[in-house]
Amino acid sequence: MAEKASGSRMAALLEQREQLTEMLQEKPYDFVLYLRRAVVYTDMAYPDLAIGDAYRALLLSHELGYKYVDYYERVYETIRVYSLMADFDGVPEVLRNVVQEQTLAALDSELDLGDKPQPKKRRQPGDDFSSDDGFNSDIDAALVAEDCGLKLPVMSTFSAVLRRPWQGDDLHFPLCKKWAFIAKIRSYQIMSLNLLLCGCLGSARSQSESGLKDDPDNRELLQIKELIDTAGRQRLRQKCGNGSVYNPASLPDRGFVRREVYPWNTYEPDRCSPASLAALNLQLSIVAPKCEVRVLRLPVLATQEPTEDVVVPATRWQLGVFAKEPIAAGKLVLREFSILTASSRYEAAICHACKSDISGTNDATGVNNSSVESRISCRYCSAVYCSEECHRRALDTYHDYVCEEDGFDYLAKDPWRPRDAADDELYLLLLSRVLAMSYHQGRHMLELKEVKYLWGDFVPVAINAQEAISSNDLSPYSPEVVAMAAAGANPPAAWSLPFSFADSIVAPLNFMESMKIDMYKFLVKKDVWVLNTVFAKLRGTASARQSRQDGPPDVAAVHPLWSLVNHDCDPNVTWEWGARMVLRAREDRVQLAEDKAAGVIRPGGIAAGEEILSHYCDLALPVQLRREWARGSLGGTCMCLRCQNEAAVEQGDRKHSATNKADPACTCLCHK
Ligand SMILES: C[S@@+](CC[C@H](N)C(=O)[O-])C[C@H]1O[C@@H](n2cnc3c(N)ncnc32)[C@H](O)[C@@H]1O
Repeated sequence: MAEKASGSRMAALLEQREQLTEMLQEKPYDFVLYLRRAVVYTDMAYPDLAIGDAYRALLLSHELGYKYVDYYERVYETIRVYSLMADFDGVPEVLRNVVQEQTLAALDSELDLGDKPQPKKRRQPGDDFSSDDGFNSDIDAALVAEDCGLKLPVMSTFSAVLRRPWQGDDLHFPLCKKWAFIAKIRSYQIMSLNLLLCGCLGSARSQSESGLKDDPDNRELLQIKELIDTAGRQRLRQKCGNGSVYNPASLPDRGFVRREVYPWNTYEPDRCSPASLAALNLQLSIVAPKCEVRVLRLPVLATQEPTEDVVVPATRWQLGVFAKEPIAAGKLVLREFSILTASSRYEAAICHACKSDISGTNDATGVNNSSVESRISCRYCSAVYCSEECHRRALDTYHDYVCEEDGFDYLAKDPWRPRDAADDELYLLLLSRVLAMSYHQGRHMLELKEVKYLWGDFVPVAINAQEAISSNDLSPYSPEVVAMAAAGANPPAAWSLPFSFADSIVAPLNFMESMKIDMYKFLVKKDVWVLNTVFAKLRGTASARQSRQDGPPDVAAVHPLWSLVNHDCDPNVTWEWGARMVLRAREDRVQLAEDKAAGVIRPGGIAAGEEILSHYCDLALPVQLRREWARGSLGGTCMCLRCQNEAAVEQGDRKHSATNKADPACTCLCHK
């Protein structure tokens, strides 16, 4: 019964989300609509999406404060419609009971709004409005009224008013400013609460403080701030034990959100369908003519170390690459170029497109990209390419929108970013390339061929939803939120996509601004959920390179076809990534312990029908370290045969792998 109720509640929320999204397509500068959708997202337990909407509402509400900024007129034109409706008590619900009375009273007197916030003249049927302000657009009054849920007593008069031209500031401007102020406080409330729910305590606290500067006694903001401090103290106790001194300035700021195919995502293909396989095999036939993509079952890897109690893990359908014909030892298996690349280096000694080194050193893959003569510089910006081919590909696929925007590449590069967050910087830079490609090519980000079929390691919606914070009552008093704060604001364990306010919300908008994209219009269809989906795919497939021996990785790329190759600690290919990703059949296989004992060297080469297996970690490491290293890319503990055997030996329990009973239907790596 309860399940049924929650199902219909979710269906209703999905419906509301759908309607609001459609309305936003008509009116992308309407902060009231963003706030309404943020509330719906909060209630659906998608805190990151709520933050994205509330942040845009905040930015738009700021626009009304500064007359000469980019979107001022468009925001005013939209919000003015609501203020016209104040005549009919049409205060948007999402802006009611937000700000403390004394703050509102001060604001009213500052804006000269008097006791009752309304335009000075109340319209009546039959009034002559010729001297009154009107409205400059052909907005359909009926549509506006419907959006706002208004019953208009004088519909025809109202329509006439809307259609009148207006010149500059008018009677409604103070009221619009007042609503912008309320929207700002509402945005801070929604952002701080939802940042808390994602586990981003630092940003949550600073947003609540920003709101409190404008409305110092705001009850909701004070409560949220208290919850953040409760969570902060709890986290500190967990990490450093009792007695540590709580310092809000050093609150953690990286959280987790859902990693899923959102219920409304119609872009995600069925990767295992015949149509997807045909599309992928067509692409693969060019870069790896001796191979094909097939569907196989792989184990869902547990994050915890396997123990005696670990039963055979559940499996799921995934993709892998297989040899169609024998490939001799040392021979080429795959050679793939990628334009989806990123570099956090500041120097120009790297190709802007493929990220190969053009400093004059030799390339391990045999491509002569270091030749000074072959380098090409963009005539209008500082980009340098290793070859005419790379230059042409850049012009064809992404360059226009970042050209002359030398600041663009620097937006995600933060010299003060901690070393252990180097990966985040690279993922952000990869996302910026996806944005540039999408805009340049006029294609949805999720439909780019480099993105569409990528593995995203998505968790079924039902698993995320089960653990979600259900809140009929959106106030911070909701018992779920309080309990979560008391537990240190750790998002549910199933939520595995790293999230931060700076990287997931602010930085992508900065990219768009730098590319001179109208972020409001652009984001209506390519919203935060799209950015999250791209992030999940990038995190599931990108490979990174270190430029200096001791440095963190500073170059990354997604090679969409190479990324279909699965991992094994006893791989049958070697890989090199210079200008291209190159896989070759191994000359000889890794010497396992038993090979060493028997003095055997197993020859390389791949048989027809054999799966191509690469490695995501340093093969020379002992099993525990290998598992540790590969955990991020595998999503759990590696269960390949080599790992299982070596772990069993390490535990002095050689029986482990033998007693691990295989599912006869399973063709996964652990049961070979
Ligand atoms: C880069 S993708 C490899 C291709 C992927 N199977 C696909 O369908 O596109 C990496 C993901 O494949 C899966 N994977 C790769 N090697 C695996 C292995 N040895 N055992 C289990 N899963 C593996 C993991 O889910 C991992 O997160």
